[in-house]
Amino acid sequence: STLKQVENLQDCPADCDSPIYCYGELLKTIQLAEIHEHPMNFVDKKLLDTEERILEKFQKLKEENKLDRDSLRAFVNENFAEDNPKSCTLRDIEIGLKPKLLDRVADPMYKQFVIDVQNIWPQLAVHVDEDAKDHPERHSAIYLPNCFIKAGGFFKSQFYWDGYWSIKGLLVTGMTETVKDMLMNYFHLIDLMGKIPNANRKYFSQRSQPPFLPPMVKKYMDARPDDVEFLQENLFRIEKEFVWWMDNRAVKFTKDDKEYIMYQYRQKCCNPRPEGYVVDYHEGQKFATDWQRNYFYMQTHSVAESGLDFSTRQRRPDFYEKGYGTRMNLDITGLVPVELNSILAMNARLLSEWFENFGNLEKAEKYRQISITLIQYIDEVFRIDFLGAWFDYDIRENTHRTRFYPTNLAPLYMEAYDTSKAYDIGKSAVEYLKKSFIINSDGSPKFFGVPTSMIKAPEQWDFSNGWAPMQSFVIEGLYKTGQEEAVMVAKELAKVWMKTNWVGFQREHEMFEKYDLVKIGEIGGGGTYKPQTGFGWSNGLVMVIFDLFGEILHHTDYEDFKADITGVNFHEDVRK
Ligand SMILES: OC[C@H]1O[C@H](O[C@H]2O[C@H](CO)[C@@H](O)[C@H](O)[C@H]2O)[C@H](O)[C@@H](O)[C@@H]1O
Repeated sequence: STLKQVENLQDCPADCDSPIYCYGELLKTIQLAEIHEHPMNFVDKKLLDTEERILEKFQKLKEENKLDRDSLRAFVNENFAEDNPKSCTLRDIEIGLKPKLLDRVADPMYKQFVIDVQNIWPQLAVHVDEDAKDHPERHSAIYLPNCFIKAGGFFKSQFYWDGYWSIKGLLVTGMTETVKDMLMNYFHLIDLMGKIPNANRKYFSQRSQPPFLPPMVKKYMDARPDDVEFLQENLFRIEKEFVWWMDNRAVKFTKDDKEYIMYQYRQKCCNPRPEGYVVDYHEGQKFATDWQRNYFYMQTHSVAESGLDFSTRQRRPDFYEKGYGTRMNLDITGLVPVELNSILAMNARLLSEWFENFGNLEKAEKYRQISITLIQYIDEVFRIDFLGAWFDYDIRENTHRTRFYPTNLAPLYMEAYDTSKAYDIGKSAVEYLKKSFIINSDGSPKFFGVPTSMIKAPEQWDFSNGWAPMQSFVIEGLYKTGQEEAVMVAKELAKVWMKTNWVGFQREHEMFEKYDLVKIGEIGGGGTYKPQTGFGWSNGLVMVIFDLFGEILHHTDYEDFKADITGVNFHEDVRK
């Protein structure tokens, strides 16, 4: 079966072919010496000498037995340097705010917030150093031809799925040139690598992220319907990326005697993640056999591809009933995730529409069928009607994973269901949020947004963190159904999310990558790195929410609101 092929870890490529950035003795020694605050700080550096000479010098260091931290630090300082991208002037930043948006935002304090967030974009606008174009062998950054919005904080690259929410936000204020630049960068990566990697870094060569390219292009085309040539010229690239997912991430399984082919996050790799080396290595050492260790490495890579690194969502079901386990129980390749299949169904639908517009009826029909089939499978495999949501399918245990994650409502956002039933589906989604303790019986929120899970685990994609993409799935997804109560809940969730973003910004003058949803205006925590500020997708979603609901949002909303966890049914770890 496909699962067996996945688990065959004989043919297990490194993250890239660089013996400095992706595998080998030097990488291992430097990373395990922990001379950097985070392993990403090392693999983001550039080389000051040729790869060959650096490897020779390292060999000498080894022979002289100079592998102590001070000698290694000196070695790094002599041979590597920071490789910060250059700041860049966005071509359309001067167009300023579309007055339309400011008019729509009723509250004066929030009008100022829109301006403040708009003013952050130039600080996040960067360009890869030209030297990476002339001497790619000396950089881990993959050269991109245009300016882009970096993810934020110490994430200095153009990330794949982060870019989607930045782009949505940029388009709200009419920054179509910046968006076009970013799209061209993604196209450049497709030409170079046949797919879009996690971000433009060599160590991400074998890994992607949730594939939001087609909806990014769709948003751009909605804003620039006159630029048909752009779509026409690049449609084959969008298709190529889609085919990459079909060819490389398919998984075959059986449910109720029917065979399915659906898609999962998966990167085969038998090394620690270069940018997450320390955690991966030490946890990997706890396994008894090479196979188990390699399997664990495959899981950490695959989880990073899902963008939700890390969460209890990806842990093995033998701990499922008993508790949430540890990172050692990761088993993302044993599940078929709801949101990925929904994204792909949406992407196939967009491809079909575009091919039809350009008169390629054969391909239009092909992608229409792919989309229809996937939507049918999403219903048959993931949907549990009486629970009102869709659930990841565990192909090892042949069962659903029924805990709460916002991705359980992702098909609403991607419209990956029979939209003629939008009314009932919207209604059942609201009931699901009530039963899951996300909202109260009157539809008001319990927290400052939708928590990433209801498990108080020490991971960053768990309770009590809230992330922009997850808010977007739920808020925009409910709103799209048009069902009255779903729309009302979407608005209330938008109010609390905006409020906590605003309070945090008033205090810190920063936007956060994630928020702690039980404490107003607080940054989230947990996981494997220090919480970052900046931050592309949070900025983007603020703009999107103002665009949707600007008239009804006020900085005084939920003034005395306190997240109330009394009576909340957390999925506790009973092993503790
Ligand atoms: O180094 C740890 C991980 O960092 C990234 O993941 C997190 O930040 C990304 C940028 O904002 C975001 O796209 C992702 O969803 C976050 O979990 C990186 O993408 C991972 O590959 C890496 O392991």
